[in-house]
Amino acid sequence: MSNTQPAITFEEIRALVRNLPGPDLDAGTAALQRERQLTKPAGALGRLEEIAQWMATWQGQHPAEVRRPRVAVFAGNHGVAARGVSAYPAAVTAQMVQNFQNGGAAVNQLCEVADADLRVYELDLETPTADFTEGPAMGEEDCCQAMAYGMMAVETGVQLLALGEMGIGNSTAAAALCHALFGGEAKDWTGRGTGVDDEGLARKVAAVEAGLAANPQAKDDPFEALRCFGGYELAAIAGAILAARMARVPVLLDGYACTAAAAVLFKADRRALDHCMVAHRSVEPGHDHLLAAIGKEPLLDLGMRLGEGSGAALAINIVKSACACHAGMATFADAGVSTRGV
Ligand SMILES: Cc1cc2ncn([C@H]3O[C@H](COP(=O)(O)O)[C@@H](O)[C@H]3O)c2cc1C
Ligand SMILES: O=C(O)c1cccnc1
Repeated sequence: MSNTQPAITFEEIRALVRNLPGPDLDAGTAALQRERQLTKPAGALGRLEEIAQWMATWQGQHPAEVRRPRVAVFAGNHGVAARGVSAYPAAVTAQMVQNFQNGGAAVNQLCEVADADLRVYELDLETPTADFTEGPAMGEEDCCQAMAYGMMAVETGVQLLALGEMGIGNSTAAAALCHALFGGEAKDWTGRGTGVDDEGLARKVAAVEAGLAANPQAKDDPFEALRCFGGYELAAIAGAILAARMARVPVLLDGYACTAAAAVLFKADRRALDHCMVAHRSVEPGHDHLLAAIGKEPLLDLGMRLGEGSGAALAINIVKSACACHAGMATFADAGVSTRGV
């Protein structure tokens, strides 16, 4: 991606993962205690209650605040796209970035509704990664540079970070990444992405199989898997998730490609995604397997398969609603409502 000295190395990233800040149990307990006093039958707000507690636990403050949510969309191009694995040409990545900048994409509208600050980060779109069916997609320096770039999305004041990606061919990269991280068969992780036909799907499965054969070492180490298969935008997402953890910013993950990038950190340490929720279940079939592998239940299931952070942006509304109920509702004592009889 560039010839300059990387801002971070794999060794430093591994050290960060070994020393992740844990949950703020005091803030979480304060949320639990307040939740019990709010004017509703116990548990009646379902997962909204869990979300309010999770937000306090990972922001390290009670009550949690969501006045300044950010949606960060990372864009990168993939060498493997030349193998006919997407229904759309690679030029669409840059064209969609332009569309994001002009306010014309789905994610723009969803950010508007959620009152979220949308930032789009382009990662050298002129220079795709190498075709991973022939060897590693990235060198270690480029992978680290992309992770460091992703870390920049976590700026002071951001209270919730929703992550997304744009990169034609990246559902194939995500499939190879998941296959390396979690095993199984290439076909379990490979879906139609932007809508390839049966022949396109067969080309995708073949590319994933060839990728695993060309990069056998990827199975042994999650960061090596990221370097071998991930695009720059997927590496940036992994970096953003790590930086968010350090800065006590809870994270919403989008669909398949975004969750696949996050799964690299999960494989490095099972607690690494405790500050993340998966916003929605993508139609892409590999997402279901991935959610099972990382033990996460998505917030929404709306038949979406877009990417570009759309599901994550949409779920900001849910998190805001959960926090508004938690902070704003009256307690039984304040409102003079009788507590449970039997
Ligand atoms: C117009 C358009 C807008 C998009 N927004 C997100 N994606 C999504 O599609 C891509 C992944 O699918 P595949 O692996 O099949 O290329 C990613 O860029 C993803 O974010 C889009 C795709 C298109 C065509
Ligand atoms: O789930 C996703 O993120 C996804 C699915 C299809 C195409 N692009 C993204």
